Amino acid sequence: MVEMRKPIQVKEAVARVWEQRQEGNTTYIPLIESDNRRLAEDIIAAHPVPTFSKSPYDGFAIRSEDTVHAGRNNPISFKVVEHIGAGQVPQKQLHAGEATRIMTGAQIPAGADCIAMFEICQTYEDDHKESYMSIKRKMESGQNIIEEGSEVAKGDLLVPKGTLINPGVKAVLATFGYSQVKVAKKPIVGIIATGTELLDVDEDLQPGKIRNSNAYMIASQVVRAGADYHYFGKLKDELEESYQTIAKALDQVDILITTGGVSVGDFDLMPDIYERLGAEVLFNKLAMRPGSVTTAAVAGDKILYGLSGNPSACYVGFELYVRPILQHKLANQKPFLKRIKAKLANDFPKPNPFTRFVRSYITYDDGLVYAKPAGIDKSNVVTSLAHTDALTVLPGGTRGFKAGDEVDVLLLDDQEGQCEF
Ligand SMILES: Nc1nc2c(c(=O)[nH]1)N[C@H]1C(S)=C(S)[C@@H](COP(=O)(O)OP(=O)(O)OC[C@H]3O[C@@H](n4cnc5c(N)ncnc54)[C@H](O)[C@@H]3O)O[C@H]1N2
Ligand code: MOO
Ligand SMILES: [Mg+2]
Repeated sequence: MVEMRKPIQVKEAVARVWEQRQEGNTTYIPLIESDNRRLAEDIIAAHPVPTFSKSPYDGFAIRSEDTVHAGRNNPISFKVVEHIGAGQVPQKQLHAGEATRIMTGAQIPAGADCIAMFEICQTYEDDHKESYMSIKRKMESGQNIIEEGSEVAKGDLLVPKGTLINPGVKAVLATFGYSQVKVAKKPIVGIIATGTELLDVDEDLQPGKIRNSNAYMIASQVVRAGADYHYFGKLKDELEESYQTIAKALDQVDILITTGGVSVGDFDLMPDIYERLGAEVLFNKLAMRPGSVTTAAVAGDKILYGLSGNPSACYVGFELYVRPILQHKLANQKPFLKRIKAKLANDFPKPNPFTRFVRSYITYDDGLVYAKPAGIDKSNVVTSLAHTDALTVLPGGTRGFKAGDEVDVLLLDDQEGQCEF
């Protein structure tokens, strides 16, 4: 008699694997190579920004009090006592009637409290070749000065742990001298495809055979999730060899994903392999489509995922159950897929006994977000995945949906995520 499996709800399944999560490791990498990695520590300002008060303009540093009587018909003259560019430290303190010719980014000289840009100043030399400038406007104290610490105070939290490093984060890291950055170490995900029917991608088609697409798809999902993969190849549906390969692979990776062989078929070997490994099966039947046979098991401190052989089921299984665990290891504080509301772009007439995760893509029209099914909504379908960037969640127990209905959508390309499933 075929084994009867009792389906559990998706939320419960997510919670069961989530309980098995483990902290990831950290490593230091050069700043220049840190794009798309996640910070493994809070970045705290070790100094204020800017560290000295500076000029935002090319112009003259003066004392505002000297301009009190300046006016259209009353230019006030200043003797230019110093000339500094960015990087130079002013040596002269300004006294009444003195100015420093100063360039953008240069430190404000002592005594000065404002900057007059070149555009409002007149310059001239006297008979002794001494430089002067004059101004016909009254200046305010603090006008055109970037004050020390005005951007950031020492001790401020600049970027929290878990943030994905992007160009802006990199600029902050460089500003604070992080030539090496402490990032989450990429977990290594082992990938094994099972199935006697599988051909390599460079092989010609043969009767009854198909090319192995899942291994490449999963590797790409692993990369999209920010982790690394180790591909151990494909296995024929032969118990002894499969067991040996899987047992050895498990030692070399943080998480192991197999695809295929998890259902109740005569050549579905994964249930036997879990038993031989002494692995505890967390679930092997889910109230969802596709991916109802998605399996997760734990052997020692490793999670093994038995994703379905059917491509769409395999794809969805990864995103729902593997990705949050990887995100957690990667220090993402929002490890679950970002869930948004969208309008269904098409009718979806099929009733749903189980929660359905429809491969979809998002479009934006007139300020509204639409979820459009990416193609044929069948577990065995591969081609619709090429257009998928979201999963539309159609809850179980519903009788179909109409275009315009509001639905939940999980975003697959969003790197921020959210705190709960
Ligand atoms: N009697 C029952 N039969 C099936 C059930 C069930 O509950 N009772 N569940 C069905 C569902 S739902 C799914 S999904 C599949 C899951 O099958 P497996 O995970 O055991 O996967 P396989 O049998 O090995 O393969 C299924 C399908 O996928 C193709 N495949 C496998 N590997 C790959 C790969 N690497 N790349 C591309 N395609 C792959 C394979 O050729 C099969 O066509 O079971 C149903 N049956
Ligand atoms: O697991 Mo199957 O994908 O439900 O179709
Ligand atoms: Mg099968």
